[in-house]
Amino acid sequence: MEIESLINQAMKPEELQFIKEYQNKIVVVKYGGSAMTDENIKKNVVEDLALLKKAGLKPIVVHGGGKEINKWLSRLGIENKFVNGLRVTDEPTLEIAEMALSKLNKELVQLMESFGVKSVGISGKDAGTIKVSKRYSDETDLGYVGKINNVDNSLIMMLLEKDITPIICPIGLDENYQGYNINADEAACAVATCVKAEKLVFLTDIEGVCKDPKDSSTVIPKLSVHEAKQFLNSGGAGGGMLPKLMNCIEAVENGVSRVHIIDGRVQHSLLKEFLNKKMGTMILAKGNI
Ligand SMILES: Nc1ncnc2c1ncn2[C@@H]1O[C@H](COP(=O)(O)OP(=O)(O)O)[C@@H](O)[C@H]1O
Ligand SMILES: CC(=O)N[C@@H](CCC(=O)OP(=O)(O)O)C(=O)O
Repeated sequence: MEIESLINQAMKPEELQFIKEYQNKIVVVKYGGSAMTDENIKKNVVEDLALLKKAGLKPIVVHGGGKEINKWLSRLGIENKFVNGLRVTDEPTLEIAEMALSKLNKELVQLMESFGVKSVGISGKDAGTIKVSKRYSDETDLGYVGKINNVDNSLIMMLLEKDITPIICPIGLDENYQGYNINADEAACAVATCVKAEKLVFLTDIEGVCKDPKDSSTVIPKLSVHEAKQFLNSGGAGGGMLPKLMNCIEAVENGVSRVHIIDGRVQHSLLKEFLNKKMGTMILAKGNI
């Protein structure tokens, strides 16, 4: 069935046969900032999310916004500095990051509402959803970068029960109620683990995990946790793929059985993934291969 006809049938969820396997199941979608820079792509992704909801799934969105934060920091003449894919976050950077992420958060809510899906945008601060402590690194003081200690899923579950889609941005609080910047991949994995998600999908700006990120034909369709660790140890992943893959491994090890990294720039890639069209890279526990 053509994706277009699925979209035309958006108001008839019973006809979305392919997705039935996931009906009433919680799925977490991490929407990365790298696939958020184009307004048409953004609209397309949110349309897919709305369709999944209308098809009877319970999506939770955790979003990033690294590129948007970069843009605002550059405008203000503040340097963008990353260590192993994590942003060095001093006080002014935290302020800008929270502003940029909150703006994106409400834009996603607005789009979801425009597709007829009730949604609520929160950060990890709301109802103490994401609790962190300062993340230490051997190389540099990362500043206000949080390491997630706990996800309290009560607000998320309450929203799902009320048929409302939670849209979460990666800012959390420590035990002294200080705000922290969190890598969005880490937030997505922690949320997926905590709500026992059926599936976790990362939407990014590359075809999947690639042997050579400059050559899309080198995308690796499947990685066991063991292979993913080997790939990381061999230095195969850089930039934002480094924390993404590390967090995917952790999510699989913590019981999320299906984790996918797919290209959010491809029209309806999210929907296609749920239609079993074998997109991007799948990370599996060894036993599942
Ligand atoms: N081996 C690799 N495979 C795929 N992407 C890689 C790899 N190594 C580095 N990358 C980089 O990681 C980027 C994706 O991470 P990131 O920009 O943080 O995305 P997002 O904003 O979606 O989290 C890709 O655009 C690519 O440049
Ligand atoms: C600590 C840290 O690095 N936080 C990230 C939060 C946003 C994010 O992760 O966005 P993407 O998913 O688009 O990369 C940052 O400041 O860029």
